[in-house]
Amino acid sequence: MNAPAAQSVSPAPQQGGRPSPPALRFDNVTLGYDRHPAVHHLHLDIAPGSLTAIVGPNGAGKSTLLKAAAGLIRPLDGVIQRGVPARRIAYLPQAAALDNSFPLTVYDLVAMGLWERCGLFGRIGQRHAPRIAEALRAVGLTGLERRPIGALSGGQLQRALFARLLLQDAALILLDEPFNALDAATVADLTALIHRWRDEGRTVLAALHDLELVRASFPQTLLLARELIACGPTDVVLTDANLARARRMSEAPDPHAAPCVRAA
Ligand SMILES: Nc1ncnc2c1ncn2[C@@H]1O[C@H](COP(=O)(O)OP(=O)(O)OP(=O)(O)O)[C@@H](O)[C@H]1O
Repeated sequence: MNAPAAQSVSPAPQQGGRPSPPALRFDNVTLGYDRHPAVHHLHLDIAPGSLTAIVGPNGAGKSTLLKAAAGLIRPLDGVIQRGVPARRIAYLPQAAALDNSFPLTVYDLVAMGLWERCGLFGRIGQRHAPRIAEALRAVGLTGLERRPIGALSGGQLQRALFARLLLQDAALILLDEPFNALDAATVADLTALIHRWRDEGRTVLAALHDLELVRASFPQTLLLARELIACGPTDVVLTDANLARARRMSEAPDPHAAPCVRAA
């Protein structure tokens, strides 16, 4: 039997008459932990320059997919192809996964976005100060440069992390629930930054729970429930039928929950 064709979240843009290669390709990819699959048999292309929401019930595999895209976990089966080098991929984990007790100021945290370009042992000095100041201004944190990150509110910390992303100059940006527990003003400001990245031709994938926000601000959607339910234009994907199917899939016992033999 032939493998199913990869589904695309948006048509591939043309490059001199030829379609450009996907920013990410999942070729029959199964992901999981300790050989127990969490997401099965993904066939998926993410077009360069696309802005895609990943939605699905709790435990659907959204974070797992993002971690795999970032190269933090390896597929149990199948192949992930990345159209951009690892150094141009930025990954922002869920806020709960971040340790903000580290003794770091807002300025230092944001300046870390320049490490890739300066090299780990390169000096981030006065000549970089205007760019760091500009990133802080863009997220509305001017004046908080010297504050320890442990003394920031959740929304301020997320703004600082977005400022760090601004300096990273990533071609592929992976955001895991970036708006969790943030107020409407912060969500609106950070959504505007995400749109700016899209306008600059960067590829953005974000795991989100707020379907209203997804409908308003994310042109493409990938609906997961331990497997791919649908992907494509948001209004085509987020139908009552697809959402009901995703709920059923997440409530049903997982027939594939045994160790993945093929991955052994
Ligand atoms: N480190 C881990 N070790 C073992 N199992 C894990 C690990 N992380 C996630 N899982 C399991 O993988 C499955 C998918 O989890 P994942 O966190 O990717 O889902 P999610 O869609 O991001 O969920 P949520 O919306 O609750 O954040 C779940 O069954 C989860 O329990």
